[in-house]
Amino acid sequence: MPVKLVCASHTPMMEFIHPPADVEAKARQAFKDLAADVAAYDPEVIVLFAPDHFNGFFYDLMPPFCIGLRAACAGDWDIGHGPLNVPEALALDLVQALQAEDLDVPYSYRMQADHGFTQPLELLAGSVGRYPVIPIFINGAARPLPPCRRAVQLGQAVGRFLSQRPERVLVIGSGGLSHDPPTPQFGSVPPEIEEFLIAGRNPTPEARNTRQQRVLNTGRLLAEGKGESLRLNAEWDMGLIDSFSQADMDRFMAMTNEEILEHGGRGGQEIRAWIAAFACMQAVGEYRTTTHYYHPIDEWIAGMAMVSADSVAARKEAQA
Ligand SMILES: O=C(O)/C=C/c1cccc(O)c1O
Ligand SMILES: [Fe+2]
Repeated sequence: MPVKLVCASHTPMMEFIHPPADVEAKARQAFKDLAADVAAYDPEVIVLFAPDHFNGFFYDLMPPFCIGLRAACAGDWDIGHGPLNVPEALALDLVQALQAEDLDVPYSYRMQADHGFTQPLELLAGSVGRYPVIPIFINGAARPLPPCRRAVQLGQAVGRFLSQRPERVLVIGSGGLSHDPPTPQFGSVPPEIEEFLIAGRNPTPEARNTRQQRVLNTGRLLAEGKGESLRLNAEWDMGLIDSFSQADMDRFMAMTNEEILEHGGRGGQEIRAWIAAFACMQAVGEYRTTTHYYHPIDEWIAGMAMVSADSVAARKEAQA
């Protein structure tokens, strides 16, 4: 059972605001090249670890993780429409395999997948419905957040499950390295925003647009060196990529929310999706990474990175 990994930052701002043309062209080309790799690999199933941004998951019942047994696009930023192609029986088997390991992972028959899921599917897989996909939500926005070590443990358990399966699997981790978008924080916002954070599903187009304009404005200000967002942190980001390349799970087992916030900003907490994806890959076996792209892109509020990994065993087989 071959397993390949791609981890990539997401930024739903790509169609709305533009960095310098050469920067944008290189980022888009890197996504295209990776999409060609994915098409050549032709996965039989994708396991996608991704965060949500108060589009599908709210404080009325906020799980640390959630496996989608059925899922559809949340519709935010107009990325993706309709259902994801979830292999329901396989996703259910995964839930039960995790339960057998004493991991009480929540699951949903009506998961709303926001741009954390839909953008990598569109950019890397061609469309949200192109391949069967098991979406696994990892809370990276709603405090209190699950400790990073729980993301390691979840990822490893998913990897052990995949090791027993015959399918050709692509594992995707979706999320930013350093970035600090204006995601509201419960406890420091007015009551009406708290109410949105508790139960803001299916907003009106006007409410969605207002929210998106706020994010876009943050990107504009960041690019002008203004605003209150934490600056993108290339040094932190490169250090993370290095740790993933060395399969240094000890670092991620010990990583704290405070450390991430200080160096990577509010959005940096999304690193849990990469952590789970790499832990999954590590549980399958030894791997080698390739860094396809890194650039801190202010306009997109993204320490924008794309990294893939292939198992050493699969590489040897391919060379034989
Ligand atoms: O729509 C949002 O709330 C967040 C958007 C965003 C912008 C930039 C990088 C990201 O990872 C985001 O989720
Ligand atoms: Fe995000």
